[in-house]
Amino acid sequence: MSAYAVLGATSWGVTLAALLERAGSDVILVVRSELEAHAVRAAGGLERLGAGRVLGPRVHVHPAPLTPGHAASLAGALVAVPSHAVRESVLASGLPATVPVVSATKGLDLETSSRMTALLAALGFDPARTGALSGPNLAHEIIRGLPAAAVVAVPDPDLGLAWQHALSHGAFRVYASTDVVGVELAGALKNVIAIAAGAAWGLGFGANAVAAIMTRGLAEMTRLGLALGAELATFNGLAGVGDLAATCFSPLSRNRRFGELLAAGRSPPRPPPKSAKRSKGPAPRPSPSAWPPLPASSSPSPPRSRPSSAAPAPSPRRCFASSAVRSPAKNSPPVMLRSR
Ligand SMILES: NC(=O)C1=CN([C@@H]2O[C@H](COP(=O)(O)OP(=O)(O)OC[C@H]3O[C@@H](n4cnc5c(N)ncnc54)[C@H](OP(=O)(O)O)[C@@H]3O)[C@@H](O)[C@H]2O)C=CC1
Ligand SMILES: O=C(CO)COP(=O)(O)O
Repeated sequence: MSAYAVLGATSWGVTLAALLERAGSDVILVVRSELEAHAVRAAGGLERLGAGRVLGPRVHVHPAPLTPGHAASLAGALVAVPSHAVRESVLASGLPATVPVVSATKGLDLETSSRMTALLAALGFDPARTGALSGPNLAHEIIRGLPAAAVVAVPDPDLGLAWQHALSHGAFRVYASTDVVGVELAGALKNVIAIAAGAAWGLGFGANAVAAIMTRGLAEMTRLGLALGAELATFNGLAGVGDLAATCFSPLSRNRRFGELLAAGRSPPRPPPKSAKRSKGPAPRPSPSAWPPLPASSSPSPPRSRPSSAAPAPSPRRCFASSAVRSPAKNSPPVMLRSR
């Protein structure tokens, strides 16, 4: 019987494995080690999802690499690891390049700035059978069965239909598209806007400012997407404005939280010093999820006291506001702010 592989025991990977199983498929959840496999099996999922046992008997948790038997039985594979780990995880997985693969990762390759499907193509996967899944999809909500919708984009429409059927279940509705570039770029670019929105929330700017950031951000994302070959409709849909809204407004979004913490004057955790001994593979990256949780109120921290002789430092609130709405320099020509 054919099965689907999911790469990564991440929040999204475990959620996708659960969705595929609920929709009637066998699933092989490919994890990094036997230790990780043991932990996921014991928890029936991921502790940090906080949803209890979500994986049933048809999800087989397996450390990489896949066995030849597993690899031969696959109808498709979903990649759900952070973008910096995609290359390494796919190579370690033993996934045959003949398998249709869909990237559920939202981000670009750190080294090459490539989209994830371009990275997969460089690893030998057939671009015609390689796609992207995106949309307003906070894993913590979906794993609890709350209603949500996503888009799966694959160049081959029949394959898109197959993915749509494989993933749709209950209150999770999947739409099909062929705009791989747009779906993928929208999912990566909205993270940048969500960080800015988080900063605005953290500085107490209110919903008007966040709506302005989202609207102007969407216009910018769209222009970049169109220049790179994406379709306009994608940015007006679930993968574009839909995901942007979920990420900028939901307190569950790590990107939004990253912005809130920046506004509170916090710095991202630093990677370990180069001299520190580490196992092979790329250096670990500080990510928003590595930051400590926000206090109950996400208001900015009070100004630190300074020696009275020093000039007062501009507050983050002031700097952010002035760079966001800076008026043109005196001698520069007037700027036409067109309505969008
Ligand atoms: N969470 C969500 O709601 C959604 C996430 N996504 C996307 O899914 C991808 C994964 O995000 P998310 O599920 O939130 O991740 P999580 O924050 O839940 O997990 C990331 C962490 O998982 C661990 N990890 C487990 N397996 C792997 C692996 N194979 N390679 C590298 N790290 C691994 C790493 O931590 P350690 O090394 O410490 O164990 C890593 O820092 C991202 O691209 C994200 O944009 C897309 C839609 C929704
Ligand atoms: O992509 C997401 C929701 O659609 C998850 O957002 P974060 O990565 O900001 O948590």
